[in-house]
Amino acid sequence: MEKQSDLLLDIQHLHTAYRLQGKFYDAADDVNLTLKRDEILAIVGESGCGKSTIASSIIGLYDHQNTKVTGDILYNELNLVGLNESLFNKIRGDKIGMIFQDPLASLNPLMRVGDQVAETLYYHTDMDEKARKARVIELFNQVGMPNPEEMYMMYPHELSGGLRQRVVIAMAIACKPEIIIADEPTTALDVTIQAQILDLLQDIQKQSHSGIVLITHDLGVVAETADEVAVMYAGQIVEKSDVKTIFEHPLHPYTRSLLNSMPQNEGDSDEELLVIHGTVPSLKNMPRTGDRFAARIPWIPASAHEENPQVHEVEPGHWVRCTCWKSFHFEDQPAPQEVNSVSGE
Ligand SMILES: Nc1ncnc2c1ncn2[C@@H]1O[C@H](COP(=O)(O)OP(=O)(O)OP(=O)(O)O)[C@@H](O)[C@H]1O
Repeated sequence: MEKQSDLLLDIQHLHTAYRLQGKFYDAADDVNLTLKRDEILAIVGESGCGKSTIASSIIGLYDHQNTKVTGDILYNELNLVGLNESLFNKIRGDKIGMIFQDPLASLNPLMRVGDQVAETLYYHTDMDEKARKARVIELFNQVGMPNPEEMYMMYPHELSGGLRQRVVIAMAIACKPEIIIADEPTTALDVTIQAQILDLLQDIQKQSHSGIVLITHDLGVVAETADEVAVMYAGQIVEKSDVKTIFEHPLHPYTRSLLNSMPQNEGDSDEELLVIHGTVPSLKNMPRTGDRFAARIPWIPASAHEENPQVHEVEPGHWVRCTCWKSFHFEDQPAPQEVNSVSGE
């Protein structure tokens, strides 16, 4: 049986709404997710699906005047929804580390990078100055920075993008957090550096037994790194399973379309990739009934979609929204006989 303490985050019925011209619109709509220790949970979807909204809801970094967060985000016994700011400040950076897409934006340009990591230790530990500096050097070693003592004295602009992201990662793991939220951590980096940073994140996760929420639009990153995957479309989780199942038995039309739009073989320029026509609806234009992806697969009859799509567990641990997957086919393929079970697909 799963030990209680293995569950790091339990997100239940999360709604995050932004105020637009005086009205609130859900950017995260009834999101249910869990993160366990020793697990990398990827949240994947196109731009505008609501991935970063989930990240900012977890870490409590949003404009409280114009954002309404409801539901539960349980970290151990503590509900992070509505948590007061002083308590959040203690948890953020200590129990929950954060890595964002643009390392330059995460770092203070006027401060030596070593001092920036040491500052996190100053706020969250009782280490003295000497101990903090020693810990920063140790962290720089851990994240694979060459000549850590020299690096300590550098300013962000003196480092490459990859080294800057290593500094941000050192800062995120400085206090040995149980949870790391990484929002598109490799998107701003060259492909070769991307792979190194993903390897580093995996190493950190294994060494520290933390849980990582990895937000990405890139299924290649998901395949390389994730244990569990939540596919997000238009504010909702449309499919959730372990990574093998998502890649081998994807069911929701959106997951299947995303996978078919991903290059399978590197360097194969003749390969025909699917283009998913249309765009993610804006918050104000979100369909109120039917599957939200329906407009982008117009050859599937409306009757195939549930009026109010529910999440179904089609096999243990594999969740899919709506039953339209049973009659889904790509436009240039014949319609399948409706299938009733995953194995029959
Ligand atoms: N502060 C905000 N105020 C109003 N609308 C917002 C705000 N932040 C995000 N949105 C809207 O909420 C929706 C989800 O945005 P979000 O940034 O969470 O998506 P995403 O999947 O992370 O995309 P990206 O990778 O481009 O950031 C989008 O329609 C976006 O325009």
